[in-house]
Amino acid sequence: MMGETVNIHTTAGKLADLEHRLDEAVHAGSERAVEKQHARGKKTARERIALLLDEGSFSELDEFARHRSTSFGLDGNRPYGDGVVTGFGTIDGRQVCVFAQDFTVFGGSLGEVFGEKIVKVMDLAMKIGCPLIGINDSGGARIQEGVVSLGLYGEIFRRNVRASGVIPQISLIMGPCAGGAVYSPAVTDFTVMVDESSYMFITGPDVIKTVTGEDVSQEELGGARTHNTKSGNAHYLGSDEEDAIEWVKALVGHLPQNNLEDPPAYDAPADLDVTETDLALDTLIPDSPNQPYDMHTAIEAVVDDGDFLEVQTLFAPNMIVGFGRVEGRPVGVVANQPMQFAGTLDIDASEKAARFVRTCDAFNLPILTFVDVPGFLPGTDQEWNGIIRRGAKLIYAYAEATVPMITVITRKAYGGAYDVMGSKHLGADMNIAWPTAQIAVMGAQGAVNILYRRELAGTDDAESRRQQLITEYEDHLANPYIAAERGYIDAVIKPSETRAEIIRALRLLRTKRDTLPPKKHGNIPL
Ligand SMILES: CCCC(=O)SCCNC(=O)CCNC(=O)[C@H](O)C(C)(C)COP(=O)(O)OP(=O)(O)OC[C@H]1O[C@@H](n2cnc3c(N)ncnc32)[C@H](O)[C@@H]1OP(=O)(O)O
Repeated sequence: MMGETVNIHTTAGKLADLEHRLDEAVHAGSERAVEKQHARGKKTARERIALLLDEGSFSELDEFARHRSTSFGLDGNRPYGDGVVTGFGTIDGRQVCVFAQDFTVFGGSLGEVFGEKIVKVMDLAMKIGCPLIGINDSGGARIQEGVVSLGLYGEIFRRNVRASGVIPQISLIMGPCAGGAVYSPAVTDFTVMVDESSYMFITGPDVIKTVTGEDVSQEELGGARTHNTKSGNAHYLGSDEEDAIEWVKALVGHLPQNNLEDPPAYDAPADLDVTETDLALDTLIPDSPNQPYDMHTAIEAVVDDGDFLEVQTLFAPNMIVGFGRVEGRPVGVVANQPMQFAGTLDIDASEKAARFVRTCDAFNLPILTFVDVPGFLPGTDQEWNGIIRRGAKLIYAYAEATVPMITVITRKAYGGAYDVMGSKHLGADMNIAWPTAQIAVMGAQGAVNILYRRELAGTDDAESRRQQLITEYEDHLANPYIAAERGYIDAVIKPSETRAEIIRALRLLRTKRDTLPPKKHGNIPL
């Protein structure tokens, strides 16, 4: 219709022509495809970007880019945008770059031009130093474009790796993400999935059935819940798309624009007087060492307004990681959770914490560590699956971190796990213990059984002698004072003083300077 009424040899006509083209670009996906998308509880690429960014802040790039392929009849269908919307805008006034794959156009499949658009916006994010948020909803490599699609995926992976530790990279999975395509999100810092409408896997249920005979549904194999609970590939389970996007916005609010900047802070000087919430910590630790308590209570007493943005809540719950603010400045928190497996360190907990410590270190966030750890989880499963190699990642992460690090030992800090969990020996700056801390090679029970096995075996009243020895051990070794005598612990404080002590330490450490010896890169046990 436009062609009939508009004369493109006039300025007014050229403007109308532009309007027409823009409209075509915005409606690149067919009505049927958009309806199908909505019927599945999914939004379109543009709707998602509109939710993510500040209203009116989005500037689109390459809206008129389209593929050049002639294979399999593609030349008869050349929609503007080529199935991906890219550009930049702001979240809470801070610049971000974004791409959103559009499932309503070629199933969001990635061809040459689609890939080039993503590469271009990635390069832009790197050049200016701002977070990159990728919204994934795609049938993967565009089959008609063959190896060219694979080449572009490779270009994206390389850029993901080069950008790692330079700009925050966040992936939202809001539909299919299968095959090699999963490796871009996997390299990014955070992956957020939506319950029951997103999935990720290398090979799908049909291939698995053919190769291994296993029967597994798409959801069970690679749905959001699976990756949030079992594999640890995802960092947040969005109940729906809005929830997932809100979480990403909150996350961005804790991260700097890039590795050379500080995280976004606002001025909120704290009152150091002891509050009711502080006082509650004085009764947090049960008298019995075997009784659990919720470490969230300690964390929430320290972070501003008790606001704690937990990451990977459902994966390895024996380890808590997440973000908060202290005096308006973002911090990362790592903590054992005595409510889950008594807070033991296992493979999943170690890797979860190690990754998080490295994320904080890369992006200049001080790390607060809360320790109540009875040791490593015993078992053949752990040993054969590599707790030695994989647990070592946590040591590595702490030992190479140069950001301010403050560690609070609330109760148990036994054996190697004492060393691992942000000890002074690995480089923490300020190590604090509560009087309830038990810093020792192991718990009293285990120690007495080993040290006095022979004596106890030859004693008539073994049980009362065992109790006597346990009490002696607890009195002499299971406390924070031996470590404090040596300066491994800088201060033993009442739990109610924790918030004030951490605030003072963070103020002190604002000017901390620490560097690693020059090297190409370390060799973290992967
Ligand atoms: C390094 C990366 C390597 C890789 O990506 S390997 C993975 C290659 N991709 C695949 O094997 C997945 C192929 N697609 C599918 O299995 C399904 O389309 C998928 C993703 C499960 C979605 O299923 P449905 O929701 O039922 O949607 P649908 O099949 O009707 O697809 C919607 C429209 O999108 C098209 N499409 C989907 N995946 C495509 C692709 N890879 N290349 C080209 N076109 C693709 C599909 O043909 C359909 O088009 P139309 O609407 O019928 O015109």
